[in-house]
Amino acid sequence: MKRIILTGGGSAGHVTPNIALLPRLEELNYDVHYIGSYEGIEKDLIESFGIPYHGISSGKLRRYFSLKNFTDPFRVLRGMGEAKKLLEVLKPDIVFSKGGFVTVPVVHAAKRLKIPVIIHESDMTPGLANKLALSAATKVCCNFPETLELLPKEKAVLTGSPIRQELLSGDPVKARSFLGFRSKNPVILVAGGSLGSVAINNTIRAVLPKLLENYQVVHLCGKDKLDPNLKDLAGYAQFEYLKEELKDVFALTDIVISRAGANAICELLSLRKPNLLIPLPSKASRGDQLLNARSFEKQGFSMVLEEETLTDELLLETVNHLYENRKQYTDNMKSSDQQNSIDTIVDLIEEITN
Ligand SMILES: CC(=O)N[C@H]1[C@@H](OP(=O)(O)OP(=O)(O)OC[C@H]2O[C@@H](n3ccc(=O)[nH]c3=O)[C@H](O)[C@@H]2O)O[C@H](CO)[C@@H](O)[C@@H]1O
Repeated sequence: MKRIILTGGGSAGHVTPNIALLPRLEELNYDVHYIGSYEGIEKDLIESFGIPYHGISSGKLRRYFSLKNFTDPFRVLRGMGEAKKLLEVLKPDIVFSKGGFVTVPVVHAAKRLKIPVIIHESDMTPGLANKLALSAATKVCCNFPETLELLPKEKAVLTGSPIRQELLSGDPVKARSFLGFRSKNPVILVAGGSLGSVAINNTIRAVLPKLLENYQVVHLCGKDKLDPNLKDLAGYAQFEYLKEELKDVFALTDIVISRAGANAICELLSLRKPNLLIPLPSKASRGDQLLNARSFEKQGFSMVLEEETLTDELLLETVNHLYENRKQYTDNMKSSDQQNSIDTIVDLIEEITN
């Protein structure tokens, strides 16, 4: 039996693609283990799958001042020791890394122990963790054709992003009863990225009375971002994060308002959900969501509004326009040649471990 270690964490975008690979890896009888941080979102998301989870110490890349920036180097050093020890004991045939800071010590320890490593980059330009991991990687998978040029030729493979297949088989009737939605009004799903977005939450809540005149709204608002004043509002349901219920909610959803995280938008494309993207501004990130959003807009899959120029009126107008023209967007998405990423990646894993 071949053993694989999956790693990735920090935000759900670095974990859900690993989850998407699980059914196929289990079909092929892989013994799957996971390495993540002691308390990151990955621990919570992975534990319900019954896979052995191994925690290591991890730092975090902060774009703001924090005292933790001074203690993090020690945590990273400890993480390196822990990762090496784990790999020596587990002796995996391969490591698959979805990125995020916690993966850096894991892939470097693997290289030292001559264990092959595949890393996957979801965004158009490689994130810092993956840049640091590049030299240790046997192969680097990417999601956008544009990324190929930024990677070493002999390592780069265009695979797309693995999408959890169960998302495609939700039940709208279950969602309606779970959400307590009674009217026949169309449903808008609002998702501010896996950690939520204060800017999107505030904007949506400001226009909520107007939105609820014509729509019902499911709001994924992120940890600690529920608004208790809106708890009993008819036609509005808010959640910090949805796990297994997400597929049913997607099945009931007519249109989506979302951040432009790479996995989120690839899921919307697979599900053919007309969507309005409000990308994370470049001042708060390295600007990849803007690139993601503009690429999807150009292909006719998405409408895009930028956070800096967003007003209540513009949001309402755009939502109505999107809903009225939803068929056009769905048709455009049907003609996309999004590939079967799970098979491509698992074939690569098989090729390297055989
Ligand atoms: C703030 C930030 O740095 N964002 C980055 C982060 O986003 P983030 O972690 O938000 O990642 P994505 O938007 O790519 O993916 C979010 C994932 O969480 C899932 N989900 C979300 C909410 C929920 O309630 N339930 C649920 O299952 C989505 O279905 C999706 O699979 O990683 C992405 C992939 O590298 C980047 O493109 C984003 O720029």
